[in-house]
Amino acid sequence: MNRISLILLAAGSSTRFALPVKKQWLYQGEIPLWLHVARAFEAAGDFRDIIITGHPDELEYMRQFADYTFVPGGASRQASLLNALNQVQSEWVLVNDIARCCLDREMLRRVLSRCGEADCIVPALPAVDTVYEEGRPIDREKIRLIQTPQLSRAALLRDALSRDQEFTDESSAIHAAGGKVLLVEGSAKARKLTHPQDLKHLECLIPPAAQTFTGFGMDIHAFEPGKPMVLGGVSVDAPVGFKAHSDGDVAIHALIDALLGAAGMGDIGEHFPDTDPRWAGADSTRLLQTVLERIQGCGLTPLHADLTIIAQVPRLGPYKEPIRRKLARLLGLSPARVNVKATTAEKMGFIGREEGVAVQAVATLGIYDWSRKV
Ligand SMILES: C[C@@](CO)(OP(=O)(O)O)[C@H](O)COP(=O)(O)OP(=O)(O)OC[C@H]1O[C@@H](n2ccc(N)nc2=O)[C@H](O)[C@@H]1O
Repeated sequence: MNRISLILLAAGSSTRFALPVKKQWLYQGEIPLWLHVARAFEAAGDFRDIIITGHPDELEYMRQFADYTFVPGGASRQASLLNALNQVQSEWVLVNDIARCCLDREMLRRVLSRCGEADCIVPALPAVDTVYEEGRPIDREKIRLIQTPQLSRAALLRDALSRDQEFTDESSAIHAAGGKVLLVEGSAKARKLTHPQDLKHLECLIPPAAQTFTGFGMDIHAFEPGKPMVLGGVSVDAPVGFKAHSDGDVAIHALIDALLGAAGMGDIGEHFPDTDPRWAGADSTRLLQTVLERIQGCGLTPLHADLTIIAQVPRLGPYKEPIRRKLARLLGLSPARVNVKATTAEKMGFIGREEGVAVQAVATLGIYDWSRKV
């Protein structure tokens, strides 16, 4: 078996999945689906190495979960597969889409046991419905529905995919390159997860754990005369704004760091470098929305936030409620789950000298419960 490498394709954008979370980030218990599938294959076979493709923006995050080889996905499944194939040293490669998330070990054994008998070993199912082609019924006995995982001769697959033709799977590429394709019995368990309604048919899936994660964020900004002040997405009547690359909304920056902290996704400066001209004068509510999309895309969801604004000036009493409601709306939460506090520094230190403002934030995330959508 050690002459076989495993590639798992997990870089899809889930455009047809129509949930805030991407398919590969649906949680199975306490772990994301891509990790659940990788562990299932790892337990079922002795692979020379396991290579996983992921969205470029998610690779560093995926590496926090496991020590597999992660490679950036490309603009198409084929581009992602070629990126992964460049890491393959073995003679054979088994390729599985994470979307085929329920591993049938019997089917896997049928595929692996025929290694060497052809250039590509493919699980396939007979068509059970009547089949039409361009408006005319055809003999369904001649039809086979292809599945993954597929076992291919790595060098031939690399060559077949390097042509300027797009293929939807390995077997069609190898067939086009003149290679021999062998079909073996597939499995109804290896159904592909494409739409949310597919979830109820995938019996191997388990609901996400009721786990929560808490993060802490802090940000500080000096005052800058002649700039409008924005705090928590709300305009504040003050003679100064904040010295910053963006709009300087120190409350939202602290909240972003708390959310990133709870998700384990680093800090705001890594996501929006203050040297990047794209964020010059940026509306920080847009930065917050981008971070929320990344967090929700990876299977987590905001549950609560609590901010403390430490400012000698301006008086923030009239703004706490508008800020609370603005942040609740941005987070998609009830205002009861977002709290905003303000305190002075009792005229001590840089805050007491009215040089600037600091904000501390705590945020709690839960795991998106996709099972309630089934
Ligand atoms: C929002 C943005 C974008 O416009 O800039 P501002 O508008 O606040 O200026 C930035 O994301 C605001 O990032 P923030 O993290 O607050 O800025 P800094 O304190 O300067 O840190 C920038 C980066 O340097 C790193 N850093 C910071 C301090 C330190 N001793 N060593 C570091 O390596 C941090 O990890 C961070 O990723």
